[in-house]
Amino acid sequence: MKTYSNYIAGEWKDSIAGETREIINPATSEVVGKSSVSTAEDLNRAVQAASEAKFGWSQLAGAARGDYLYKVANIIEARLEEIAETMTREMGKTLPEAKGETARGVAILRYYAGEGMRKVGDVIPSSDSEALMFTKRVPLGVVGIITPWNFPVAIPIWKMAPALIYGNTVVIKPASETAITAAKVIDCFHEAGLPKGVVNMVTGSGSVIGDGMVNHRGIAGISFTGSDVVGKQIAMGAVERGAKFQLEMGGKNPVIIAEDADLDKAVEGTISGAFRSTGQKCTATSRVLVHRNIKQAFVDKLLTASQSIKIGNGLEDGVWMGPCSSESQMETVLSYIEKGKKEGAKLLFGGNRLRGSEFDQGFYVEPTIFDEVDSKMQIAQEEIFGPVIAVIPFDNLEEAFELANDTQFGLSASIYTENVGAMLKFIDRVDAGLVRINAETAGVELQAPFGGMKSSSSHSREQGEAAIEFYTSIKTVFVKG
Ligand SMILES: NC(=O)C1=CN([C@@H]2O[C@H](COP(=O)(O)OP(=O)(O)OC[C@H]3O[C@@H](n4cnc5c(N)ncnc54)[C@H](OP(=O)(O)O)[C@@H]3O)[C@@H](O)[C@H]2O)C=CC1
Ligand SMILES: CCCCCC(=O)O
Repeated sequence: MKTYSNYIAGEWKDSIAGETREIINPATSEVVGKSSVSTAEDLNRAVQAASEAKFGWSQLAGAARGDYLYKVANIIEARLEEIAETMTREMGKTLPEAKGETARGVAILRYYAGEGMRKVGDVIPSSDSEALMFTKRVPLGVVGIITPWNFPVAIPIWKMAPALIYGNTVVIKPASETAITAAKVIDCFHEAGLPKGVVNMVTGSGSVIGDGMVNHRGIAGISFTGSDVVGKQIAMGAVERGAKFQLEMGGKNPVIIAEDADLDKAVEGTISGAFRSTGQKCTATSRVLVHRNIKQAFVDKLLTASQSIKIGNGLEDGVWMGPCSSESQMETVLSYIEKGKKEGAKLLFGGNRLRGSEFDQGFYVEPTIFDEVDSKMQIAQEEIFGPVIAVIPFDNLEEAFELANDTQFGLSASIYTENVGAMLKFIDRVDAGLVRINAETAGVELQAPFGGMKSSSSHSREQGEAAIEFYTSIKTVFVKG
């Protein structure tokens, strides 16, 4: 059984305490491998290595840093099958989705490699005619990255790539559940030959290593994706010591099915948005707002489509939806299903843990659809992070927009309609960072800004050109002869 250790100053090193934890395959309960459970001293050594490397790395030309990222991209591309299979074994995502995510990581690296040759400042005319005034961007220094288990390749890379290209060095703490996938990605950085200490990984619990990063004075900025509960803790810790922080958190994303919607498109988008990755995306669809006049027709089609979803081990051909990522995540989802029943929502489809010879060893939950949900119910307000839909009827678009915004979150929102006026009103009225028309709520493109409003985000944006704002500071320079 292989133990995957920390990566510090260009070397793989076991945790000082020598403690490890087993990582379980949620489809079969088999042990995938072991990862290091690190201590604060392991973290100190990683931050020390990153601190020692930061000046040299920041002095390289952006193009030179970009060349390293191109190399990493090529190595990950060559190891795509291995990395994707590890992802499926660790957190249950189907292999085709895992391959797609890993390919997305490759594309993100290539996008930011190119950013190393783009402008990073402006010349601004001074009111003093003899002066030169311009801006330049400088790296933060050592950046701490804390990532979740649901996109264990794409999210680490969409944080690391901009951090690195803009001259920062990195200490990353991946989710404990997907530490092996993270180790394989970091091994690709190792193979690419980045200078020692530029990239470091410390695996271990969020409460020890994650919290330690937030409070570590050697870390200038923290970029986090995960639950809003943890995100708030990170924000308070960062504010306490004046560190920069960036949070991308949960969602309770609505799709509006307008009276004139193309129902087949709407059903396809709802199924994909709600049940792909077993509903474990911050952008997943969890609230389905349907015009009362077409609700029955829509729900009938939705139920028919849900019946054809093939559930199983994500490594097997033809499986469309895998297990929940862990036993505890499955228990969370099942507890919300019980809450929905107790709150009086009408269970139309699913609602059970899947049992039988092919399911008993895994953490499988049926795609679940509740109807007659009130917007104030817990299943309509709280992020479940599983394959659970809440169907809520409305009588007019004004009511639909109100319902769409009736949530603490504001990450993604969709509408299915053929009416341009309704589209334009939706774009203006919905409080969400991602607004999608006749498309599912999930689906983030690497070249565009990504992030939410309200409790979904700390209101910065990741990806695309937007990422530069977090990973650099602007200097306004004034020069006189
Ligand atoms: N918006 C999104 O993309 C995501 C949202 N979620 C939400 O979060 C819930 C739990 O999932 P989970 O992955 O556990 O999300 P968490 O927020 O618990 O964990 C995300 C990351 O933060 C770390 N962490 C945990 N506690 C702390 C802390 N006190 N200080 C610093 N870092 C910490 C975790 O470490 P460790 O691995 O050791 O726990 C992990 O690396 C899900 O049910 C879902 O609601 C989850 C994933 C992604
Ligand atoms: C952190 C959530 C990432 C969402 C990726 C997607 O919707 O494609």
